Amino acid sequence: MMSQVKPAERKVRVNLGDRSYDILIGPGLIAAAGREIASRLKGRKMAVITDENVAPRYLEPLMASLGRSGIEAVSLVLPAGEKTKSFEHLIPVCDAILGARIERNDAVVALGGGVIGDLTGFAAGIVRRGSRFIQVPTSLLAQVDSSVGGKTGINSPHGKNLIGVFHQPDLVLADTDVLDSLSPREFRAGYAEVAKYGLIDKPDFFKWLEENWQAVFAGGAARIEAIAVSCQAKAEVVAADERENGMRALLNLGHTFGHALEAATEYDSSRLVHGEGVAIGMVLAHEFSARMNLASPDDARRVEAHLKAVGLPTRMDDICGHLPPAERLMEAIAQDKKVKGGKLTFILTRGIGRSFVADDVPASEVLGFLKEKHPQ
Ligand SMILES: NC(=O)c1ccc[n+]([C@@H]2O[C@H](COP(=O)([O-])OP(=O)(O)OC[C@H]3O[C@@H](n4cnc5c(N)ncnc54)[C@H](O)[C@@H]3O)[C@@H](O)[C@H]2O)c1
Ligand SMILES: O=C(O)C(=O)C[C@@H](O)[C@H](O)[C@H](O)COP(=O)(O)O
Ligand SMILES: [Zn+2]
Repeated sequence: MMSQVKPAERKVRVNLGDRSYDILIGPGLIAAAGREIASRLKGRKMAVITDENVAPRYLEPLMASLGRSGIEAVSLVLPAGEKTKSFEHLIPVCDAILGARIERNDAVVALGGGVIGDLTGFAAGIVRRGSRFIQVPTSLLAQVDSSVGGKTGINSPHGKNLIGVFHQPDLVLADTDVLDSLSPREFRAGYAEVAKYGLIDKPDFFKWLEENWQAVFAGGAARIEAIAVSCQAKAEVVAADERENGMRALLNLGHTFGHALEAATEYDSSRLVHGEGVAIGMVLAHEFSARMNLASPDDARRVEAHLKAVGLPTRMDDICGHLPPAERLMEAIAQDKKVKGGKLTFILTRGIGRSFVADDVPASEVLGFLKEKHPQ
């Protein structure tokens, strides 16, 4: 049952000058979507893009809410899963937007997890060279991370998110009621990105999560608090470095390893989803930092213990099926967007909540480390 329309419990502002926007967080926001959108945007036509798991639950309530506010909307339902972030599925999204004659001042709405958000945001960024875009994130991962900050795109066989644009949303509506229908596995995957904010530069938040994670998983006030802290953390980084010229790269903690593992498993969501790759990647980043004598091995053990406690995979051995050799993982790492002049950039750490951007990390060290950690 959807909650009754009521004011959002929390509001986080992303300060980007004339492209600033609100993130509203709380129960009942799908039912209130029409009102929230109509009060901010002039356009009265929208294309809603969603996936086959989300549509049966939340598409009709969203369309009804838009209709109540005089917004005429069409919808497109795509297959669920990481493979949908592809050129193949970008085409029907662009066609749906153009076919409905959505003008620049109307809007494209992403209703779903990070896959739908990234794909739809990319389409919104390129159709008519940029259309208005609203995120209605329905997974924990999308509510705490992917719906905020304007990174949009699709995957390539060469690597994750290699094709895309920066295109900020005009509004993010994170309806926390919808998280109740998320599978436990997907909730855990999103939690990895929540823990990431603690590990980057909020040691007290990480400690709070170690003590309160059961309450976050149970729902209610602790969950809303974790989402709001995460959105606030991301909003501050994005406002300071929108296009990742510097400190935004910190949000990539665990991702260089994680993205290589996603590419290595061919974006097969049954084997590995993004948040799981990030969990394994964050443990690897802490272990690699210890190997480079930057941090204590105790910190890596603490990170792994917490992620394991919530049920996340923490080692390459936890991925089912065959993994390509370490040399192949290095090929994906060499395609990482943070590479500069052929040199690898990693997010390393001096301890819990003390992450930093390390340029010029020797590839030979990374390869040696991956060979040690590789299960085969
Ligand atoms: N743009 C960014 O800044 C950013 C940040 C982090 C991750 N990402 C990207 O986000 C993607 C991962 O996002 P994700 O974890 O949300 O995956 P996802 O979009 O595949 O959603 C996970 C699964 O949950 C289902 N689902 C979503 N909401 C549901 C709900 N309320 N009830 C029931 N089922 C629901 C989906 O159908 C899907 O099967 C990756 O492609 C990753 O690269 C992008
Ligand atoms: O917003 C960011 O910046 C991030 O790095 C957030 C990450 O969680 C996210 O997975 C992002 O898509 C990775 O960015 P990429 O540039 O490495 O593709
Ligand atoms: Zn991520």
